[in-house]
Amino acid sequence: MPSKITSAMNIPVVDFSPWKDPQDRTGHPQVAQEIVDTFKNVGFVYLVNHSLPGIVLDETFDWTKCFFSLFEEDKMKAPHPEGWAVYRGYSWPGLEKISHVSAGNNDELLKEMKQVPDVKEIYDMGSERNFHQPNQWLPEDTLPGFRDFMNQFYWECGQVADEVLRAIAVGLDLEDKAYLAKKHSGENHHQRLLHYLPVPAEDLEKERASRCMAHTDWSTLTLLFQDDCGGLELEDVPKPGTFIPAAPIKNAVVVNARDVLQMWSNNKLKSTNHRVTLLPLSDRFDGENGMTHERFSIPFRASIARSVLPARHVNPTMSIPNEALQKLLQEIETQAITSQQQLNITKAQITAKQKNARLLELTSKELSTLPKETKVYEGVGKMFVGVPMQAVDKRMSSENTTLKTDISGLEKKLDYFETTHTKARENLEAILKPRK
Ligand SMILES: O=C(O)CCC(=O)C(=O)O
Ligand SMILES: [Fe+2]
Repeated sequence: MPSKITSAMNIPVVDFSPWKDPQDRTGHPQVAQEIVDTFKNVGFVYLVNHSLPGIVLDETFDWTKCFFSLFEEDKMKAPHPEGWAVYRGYSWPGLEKISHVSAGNNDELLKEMKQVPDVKEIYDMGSERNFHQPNQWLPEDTLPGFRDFMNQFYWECGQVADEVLRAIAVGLDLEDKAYLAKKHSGENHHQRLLHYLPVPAEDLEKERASRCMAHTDWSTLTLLFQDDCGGLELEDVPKPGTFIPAAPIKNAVVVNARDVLQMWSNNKLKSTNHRVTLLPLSDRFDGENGMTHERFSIPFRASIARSVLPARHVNPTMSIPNEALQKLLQEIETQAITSQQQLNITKAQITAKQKNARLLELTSKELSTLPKETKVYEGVGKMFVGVPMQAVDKRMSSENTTLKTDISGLEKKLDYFETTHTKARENLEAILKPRK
């Protein structure tokens, strides 16, 4: 039965309080069913009354704001280490996208993606006991207390993720109710602090800058805490290409199923495409320059234990050692994310060029109805200059040919990115899907 309470746009809101009491399980099955139902239909759910009190969430946002308000040179005391498959330390605006693309050594694409910079800065951390990806901390005196607080928050989020995983197992009626939770040691999760910078709203509208392009998440679950700015949107499962807002609800955590959970559930649970964009509201920006509000969010990404993969889920014909497998997985994941971003950029480029071509065709049609000697004018800077109609016609026809060639080239590129993306996802599936 679908959850009765829903957010403004029909993303169910589930009261998670029965799962906070391990002694009394009477309320568990209903909540578990509600979560699984919404993961099947929407892929996202808001959980309220989870075990993280509002006061702790407020404090976490305060620390996040303190971190990002440090001077650049201070934030750079905990820099993101070199390498594209690393999720630790401080990434300055634009670094993440650029480092993803560099991994592919694709200079042309790098140039294109740099034209649409990501306007966010990031701080990534994980477990202190994860020696494969050591945390990058600021010196304690730069922001005293930050490290302790964030470490504690990490484990508290891990606890909520554990409870949700147990609820999903109950909702799916798995024989072992701890089956999913046991695949997570807690050491491999990833906690991210995000600061979306204020930018001219027009840059986002005209796609000269992006906050976070449409994507699905890797691994099993994301717990997302967002401030009151808004902008998160998810794809409407029955209407691909249409996005609905996941508006902020004070103290709720937005939980979504990720790719591995979708694979493990044989596609029953949906890993839904989502993005962060400009709010479609009149108050979406401030001041004379139409600057967007800054936005803070904190995604906690629950990830499977390193030991889970080779032991249980690897195709037996692939005798790849653990380390190499982890690296391979990260490479394929990066390829999947990058090709998805490339796909989105190419689609936007095709749409823009098609719009221009249509405009030229309409203008040309209009001109053809006028007598040949009609005077026509073209804009040059702030002036209008009279030009012979044949010259305008010739220019438009040549522009149209160029546009058609560009569109055909872009369509080929789109096809290539689509194939790369599908292949990357198939490879991930081949490695991670449990054998029958
Ligand atoms: O900032 C947000 O609200 C979403 C971020 C996100 O989707 C991600 O980090 O995977
Ligand atoms: Fe995401």
